[in-house]
Amino acid sequence: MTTPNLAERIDFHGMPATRLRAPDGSEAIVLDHGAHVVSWKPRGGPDRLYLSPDAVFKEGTAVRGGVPICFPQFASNGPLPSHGFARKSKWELVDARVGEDYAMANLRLRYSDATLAQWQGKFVLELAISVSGDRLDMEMDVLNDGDESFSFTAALHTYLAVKEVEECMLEGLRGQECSDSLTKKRFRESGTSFMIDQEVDRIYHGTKNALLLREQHRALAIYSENLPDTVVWNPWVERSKQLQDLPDNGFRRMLCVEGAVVETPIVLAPQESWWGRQTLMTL
Ligand SMILES: O=P(O)(O)OC[C@H]1O[C@@H](O)[C@H](O)[C@@H](O)[C@@H]1O
Repeated sequence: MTTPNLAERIDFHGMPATRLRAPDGSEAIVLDHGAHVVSWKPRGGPDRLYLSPDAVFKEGTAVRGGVPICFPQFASNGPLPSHGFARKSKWELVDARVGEDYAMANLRLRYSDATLAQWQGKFVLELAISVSGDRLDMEMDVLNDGDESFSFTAALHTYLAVKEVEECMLEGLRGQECSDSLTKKRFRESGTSFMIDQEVDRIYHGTKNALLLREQHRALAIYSENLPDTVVWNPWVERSKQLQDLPDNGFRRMLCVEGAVVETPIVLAPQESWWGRQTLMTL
């Protein structure tokens, strides 16, 4: 395949990847492995995605940081290994382009004997990523290309880079139903802003608002379309120690705010399709 005038094929920690550079200077790097976005630098700014310095770049392994794609199962909500197989699979780069004010790539993962051995869905999963100015857009598309229905859960498991997690505030969740995966309790969020000062693993349901991640000198807006659940995750001190691919203090530099579909799985009849998008924008 050709990648006209633009997006460069690179080696990223020993893995084939595409570096997208928009004419305005914003850029992103996406691995073929997992269609994993490992870097996003808005125009003139530092990387806004966290990538663990201890991340493992190896076939069949999930990369810690960036934007893992959880499909066809979110977390351990089913029989598959945590977050499904898409993040550990090799995808195909089908398109990479630079336009007047954007750069974009499209990657595809299609069912195979290997996926059918784990899960019966005859799916075609695509990720479209686009960078432009202050903005990153990531859209997952799923098509049922078989002759039987299937259902799935999914997420864009975004690791946002923060300077100090205890000093950030996440706004926009007030009034939302929340399932706390640690306490197993369900409640309605009453705070206007959420500060992270302990392990957090929550799923907010029916998220409609844009969210705002505020830090001392900067802010990031997070929008989701067609991804009704928002997962907020930070492993904090003890859990971090159990994660071999995250340094002990790595939790201080990250906060996962994930656009997800968890509570009500998507059901696709033959030839039906679904999409979900997360957009990040620096303010
Ligand atoms: O270690 P993994 O499989 O990448 O998962 C990390 C975390 O991902 C989050 O999305 C889940 O809510 C957490 O429960 C989970 O621990």
